Amino acid sequence: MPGFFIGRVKSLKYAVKGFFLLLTTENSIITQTAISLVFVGMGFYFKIDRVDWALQFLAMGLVLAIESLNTAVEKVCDFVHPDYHQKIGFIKDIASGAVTFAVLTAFLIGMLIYLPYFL
Ligand SMILES: Nc1ncnc2c1ncn2[C@@H]1O[C@H](COP(=O)(O)OP(=O)(O)OP(=O)(O)O)[C@@H](O)[C@H]1O
Repeated sequence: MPGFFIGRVKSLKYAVKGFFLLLTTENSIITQTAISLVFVGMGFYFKIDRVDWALQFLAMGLVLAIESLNTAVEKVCDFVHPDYHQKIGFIKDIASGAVTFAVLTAFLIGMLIYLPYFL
C-alpha cells in the first residue's frame, strides 16, 4: 500500500514538472497563457459573474490542455520520424485540428460572455 502512495506522489511530481516545462519552454503555451491572462483582465474589467468566470476558466483550461497534448504529439512525431512523411503530416494536422475544436469552443464562450457588453 505505501508503494501505491509513493507512486502517486511521484506521478504528481512529474506532472508538476511537465506543467512548468510547458509554461517555460513552449511558445504556443506561453502565447495561449498570455491570451488567457488578457481574458482574466477583461473578466475583472467587466465584472463578469461567477458562472461566466467558471465558463471562462473552463475554456482557458480546455485550450491549454489540448494545446499541451498537441505539443506532446508533435514531439513524439519529431522523435520517431524526424524526416518528412505523409503520415506524420496527417497525424500532426489532426492533432492541430483538436486544438481548433477547443479554440472554437473558447471563442463561442468568449462571445456569449462579452458580446452583450459591446451591444
Ligand atoms: N515530418 C513531417 N512530415 C510531414 N509533414 C510535416 C512534418 N512536420 C510537419 N509537417 C507539417 O507541418 C505542419 C506544422 O508542423 P510543426 O511540427 O511545425 O507544428 P506547428 O503547428 O508549427 O507547431 P509549433 O509551432 O508548436 O512547432 C504539420 O501540421 C504538418 O502538416
